[in-house]
Amino acid sequence: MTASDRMALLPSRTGAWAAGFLSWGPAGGAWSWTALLVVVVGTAFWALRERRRARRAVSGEERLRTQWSHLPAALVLVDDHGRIAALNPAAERLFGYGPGEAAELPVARLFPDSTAAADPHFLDFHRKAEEQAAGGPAREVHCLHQAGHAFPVRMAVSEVPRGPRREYLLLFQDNSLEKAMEGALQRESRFANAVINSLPGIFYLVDQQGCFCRWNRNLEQVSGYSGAEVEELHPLELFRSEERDRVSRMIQETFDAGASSLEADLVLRSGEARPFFFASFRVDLDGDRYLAGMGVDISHRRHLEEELTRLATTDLLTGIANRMQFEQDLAREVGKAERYGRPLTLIMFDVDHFKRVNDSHGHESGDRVLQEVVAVAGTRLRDVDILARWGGEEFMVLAPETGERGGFELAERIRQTVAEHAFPIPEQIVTASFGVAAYESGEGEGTFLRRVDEALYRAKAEGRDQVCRAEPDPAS
Ligand SMILES: Nc1nc2c(ncn2[C@@H]2O[C@H](COP(=O)(O)OP(=O)(O)OP(=O)(O)O)[C@@H](O)[C@H]2O)c(=O)[nH]1
Repeated sequence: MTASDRMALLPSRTGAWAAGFLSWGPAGGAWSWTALLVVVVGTAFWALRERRRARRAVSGEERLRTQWSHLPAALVLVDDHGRIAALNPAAERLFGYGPGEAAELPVARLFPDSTAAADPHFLDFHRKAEEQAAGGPAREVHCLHQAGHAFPVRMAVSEVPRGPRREYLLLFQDNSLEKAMEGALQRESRFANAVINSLPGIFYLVDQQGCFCRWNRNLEQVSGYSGAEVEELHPLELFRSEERDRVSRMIQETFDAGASSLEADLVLRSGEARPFFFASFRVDLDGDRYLAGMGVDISHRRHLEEELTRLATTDLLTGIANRMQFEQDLAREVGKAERYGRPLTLIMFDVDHFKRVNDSHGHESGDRVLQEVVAVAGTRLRDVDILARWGGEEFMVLAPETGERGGFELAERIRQTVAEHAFPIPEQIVTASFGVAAYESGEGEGTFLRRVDEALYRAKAEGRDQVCRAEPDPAS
C-alpha cells in the first residue's frame, strides 16, 4: 500500500488535502514527505514536553495533597481574618470534625475560653509565628474537641506568605499520651512515696558515695534531722564513733554480697542513742549501685531482753545477783586474778538459826530479815565488791583486789553490823557466821568455793556469829 493509498483511507476532505500535499513538489512529493516528518516529529516532541510539564505540575500538587492528607501531625491553615482555611485529616480527627466540617469556622473554636482568658494575645498568630521563627519553643496549650472536652497539645505556628495577605499554619502535636504517661509516672511516684512513708520503720536509699538519695518521713521524725540536714549527712554520722567500723563493714558487705543486717544504736539529733535493727540490700539501677534498707526501733525488744536477763540473773527476794550470775562473776574474777596475779577474796556467810526466825515469826518476817541482812551487808561493801545470794539464807561476797587480811576485816565488819542491827522481829537477835578464803593461784573456782564453805562450816561449828579463815588446799 502506497502513502496515497493510506491517505485515501482518511476521511474524505482531510484525505484529499493530504494526498494533494504529498503529490506536490519538484521531487515528485519527496520534499513534502520530509517537511511532514519534521512537523510531525516536532509536534510530537512539543506534546511530549508539555505532557511531562503538566504531569510534573500535577504530581507536585498531588504529592503536597498526599502529604497534607497523610501527615500524622495535625495541620490547620488559618487566614488573616482568623478563619480556618483548611484542616488536614489528622487535625479533623484530633478536633473531632468531619471532612470539611470545620472550614470557615473561626479558629477560636479550636480553643477553650480559658486559653484565651489566660493569654489575651493567644489568637495573635502573627506574634506567635514571629516568636517561633526567633527560636521560641512550641507551646503547650489546651484545645477544644468538638465534643466539648479540652485536651493538651503542643502547638507550633508558622507564617505562610500568600501575596499581600498572610496565612498561618498551625501544627498540633497530640501530647495527651505523653501527659498520660507523665500522670502515670507521677501517680507511681506518689504511690512509692506513700508506701515508703507507711513503712513501720525508717527507710533509706544511699548511693556508693554515702549520700542519702531517698528516705521516708520516719527517718526525719525519729532522728530529729530535717530533710535538708539528712541530705548533708553521711550515714556513719548517725552512729557512735565506736560503732562506725561495724556499720561501715555492714555497708561494704551489702554492696559486695547483696544484703546484710546489724543491730546498732542510732544517734539522734538530740544526742539520744536508740537501738535499731537494720536490714539492708543492694539495688542495681542503671549501672549504679545503691544501698536500700529499713531500720526498726528495737528499744522495746531490747528492754524486754534486759528485763529477762535481769530476771534470770537476779534474786527476786533481795534484788542482788543470784547464784547463776555469781558463778559467772566468780569465773571472771578468778580469771583476772590468775592472769594478773591480783588478790581476790571470797566471803561466804549464813544467817544463824534462821529456821527459828521462820518458826517464831512466820515466813514473811523471815523474808524481811533476809532483805535487811542484804541491805545491812551492802553498807559495808565497795562498788567493786559483788554481793550475791548463794541460796536459802546463804550469801557470798567477792572482793577483788583484796587479800586474806582485808577480806577477814571486811567479813568482821559485816558480821558486827548484822549483829548490831535491829531487825523487825522482837526479842530475837539475828547473827551470821562467816568463812573467808583468799584465792590461791591455780586452785580454780571449785577448790576456792570448797575452802570457803569449809571455813563457814567451822564458824558454825565453833559457836556461830564469828568469822573463820579457810585452810589452804592440802593438794596444793
Ligand atoms: N523466809 C524464808 N526462809 C527461807 C528462805 N530460804 C530458806 N529458808 C529457810 O531457812 C531455813 C534454813 O534452816 P537450816 O538450814 O536448818 O539452817 P539454820 O536454821 O539457819 O541453822 P544454821 O544454819 O545451822 O544456823 C529453813 O527453814 C528454810 O526454810 C527464804 O527465801 N525465805
